[in-house]
Amino acid sequence: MQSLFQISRHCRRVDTVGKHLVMAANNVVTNSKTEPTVGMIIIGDEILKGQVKDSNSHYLCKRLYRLGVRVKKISVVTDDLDEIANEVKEFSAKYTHVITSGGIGPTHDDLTFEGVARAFEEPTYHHPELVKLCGKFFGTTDVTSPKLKLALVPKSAKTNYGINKQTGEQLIYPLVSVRNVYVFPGVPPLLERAFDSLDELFLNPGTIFHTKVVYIAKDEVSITPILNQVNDRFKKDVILGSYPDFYNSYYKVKLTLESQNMEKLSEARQYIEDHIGKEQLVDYDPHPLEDASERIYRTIEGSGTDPLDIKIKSAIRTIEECIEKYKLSEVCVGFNGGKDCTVLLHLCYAVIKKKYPEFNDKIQSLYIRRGLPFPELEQFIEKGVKTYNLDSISLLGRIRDSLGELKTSHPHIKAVLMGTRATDPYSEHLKSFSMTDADWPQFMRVSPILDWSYSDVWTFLRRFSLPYCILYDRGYTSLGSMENTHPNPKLAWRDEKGITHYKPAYLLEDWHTERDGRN
Ligand SMILES: Cc1cc2nc3c(=O)[nH]c(=O)nc-3n(C[C@H](O)[C@H](O)[C@H](O)COP(=O)(O)OP(=O)(O)OC[C@H]3O[C@@H](n4cnc5c(N)ncnc54)[C@H](O)[C@@H]3O)c2cc1C
Ligand SMILES: NC(=O)C1=CN([C@@H]2O[C@H](COP(=O)(O)OP(=O)(O)OC[C@H]3O[C@@H](n4cnc5c(N)ncnc54)[C@H](O)[C@@H]3O)[C@@H](O)[C@H]2O)C=CC1
Ligand SMILES: [Co+2]
Ligand SMILES: [K+]
Ligand SMILES: [Mg+2]
Repeated sequence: MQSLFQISRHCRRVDTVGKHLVMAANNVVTNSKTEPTVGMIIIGDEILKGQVKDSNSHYLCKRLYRLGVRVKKISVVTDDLDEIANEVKEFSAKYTHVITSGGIGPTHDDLTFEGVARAFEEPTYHHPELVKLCGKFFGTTDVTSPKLKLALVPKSAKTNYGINKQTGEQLIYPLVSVRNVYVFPGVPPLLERAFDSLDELFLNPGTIFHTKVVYIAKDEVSITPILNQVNDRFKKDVILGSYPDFYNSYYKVKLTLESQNMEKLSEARQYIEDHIGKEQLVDYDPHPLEDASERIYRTIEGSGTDPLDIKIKSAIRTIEECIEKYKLSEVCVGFNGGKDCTVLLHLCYAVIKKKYPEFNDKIQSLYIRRGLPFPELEQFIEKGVKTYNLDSISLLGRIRDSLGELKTSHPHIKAVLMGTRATDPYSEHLKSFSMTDADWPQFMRVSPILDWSYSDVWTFLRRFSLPYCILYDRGYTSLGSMENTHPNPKLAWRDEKGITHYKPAYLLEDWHTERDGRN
């Protein structure tokens, strides 16, 4: 693994960077491997008062991780001279690189340069290069003007000119560093641009952190003994992270394995599978929308005989026919948070992405709010609107009246895609395309999944790791309003203390009892 010293040879680009790295290397705390480490100091009262959410440390940690540099500590300090000086002094001795964010502006509360100077017990002075730049930006080089505060930096400060990776040209404003302390502005876009233009300062070639993620269906407590064994056995090479998630419908624990040594990583992964049990490993896709179209169309390309693939194919055809017949602006998706329209929405998303790849407008959705909806259901509708970037139309009251309102508020809408299934009440006679009844406001009802069974819906949702309303994991199998819906008795079971629990909806055996939880 090259030391920081050797890296400097590679970045010939701006000799100050090269020189700088040599300097930084000289400061490297001679720990065994001179593995670069970073201590981050986020400076700003506004952060500690909760007025501004610190996004800088998150950005920097993500980027540094990708550069193979380990961030050891983040601290947030107030705009106070001593706080800054003490933290900088301590971090500079402890880590090979220190990054500060914030407090380098012109205002009275921007104290970072003074703080750094105090940390290293050196004076500040107006750096000639920065004075010249202030002259350019603010039209004055008069050092008594408050604007020249930007140029008032510690005596031994270095200026590092980054390169804009897109355009290849050098940035006008330099990043100021003092010994191994890199002083960034707090304004996120400025910090991010400065970092991206100089990330070779932190580069740690030959070190890539390989990661594997394993999703486990069992709860964390029950697998802890095995995790301890894995850790004891592999900790020299592999860092094991365990992250329980109490609200995910697919897994209970997300394990991350991280190592610079690929075979150790695979060995640890195999060990987990062998000791926790293959059936406990969940095939989960954390980003089901990312390649939704390709994945859905791939399932229907093959002449698969899988009955659900055939139903997916016919649902896709119906949606394609709908958006051929109608313009997208004339169509909306009836999305009331139920399991059926969750399937429908994903299918519509996949088809629209496929047919209109450049479409980045919003798909229209309709939610008619009636009775006493479960809060969890409405939260899920919210989440769906965000996830699928929907233009949601919310109406209140009886469906028929609301559809009348829709006629006036959105006269261009002619068709509503619905997740109706033939087993829904009064739906056995419906076709994929059927106008609303004569005494209803006239819309074309498009029902792509009419012929799907209860289990088709669940198989589809779980095959594509689609989020769904959390109530379905608590024994509800069909969702109406609160006063007439309760968990399905067919899913009830008692534990040894006689307490009743409910299995999740996808485990319901007898689908005809789907609406048993509704009176
Ligand atoms: C657009 C539309 C047109 C209708 N036309 C008629 C009609 O002509 N004649 C008639 O007798 N009944 C009509 N209905 C009422 C329908 O038959 C059901 O009674 C009602 O949709 C509730 O069905 P469900 O309880 O099975 O719920 P679901 O199974 O959830 O309803 C099936 C699908 O309808 C859509 N949907 C249902 N309720 C809502 C809602 N509140 N907001 C948004 N979308 C929703 C969803 O896409 C859902 O997947 C219509 C309903 C809708 C939404
Ligand atoms: N272009 C550049 O690189 C430089 C610009 N400046 C000038 O100085 C001023 C900014 O100096 P700063 O050090 O940024 O002042 P600052 O510390 O007061 O931060 C300015 C604002 O950035 C936001 N911010 C700060 N820390 C944050 C964090 N951790 N996460 C998310 N948001 C955060 C807050 O809204 C804060 O009010 C600007 O006027 C800028 O033009 C100064 C030096 C360098
Ligand atoms: Co400020
Ligand atoms: K994906
Ligand atoms: Mg500040």
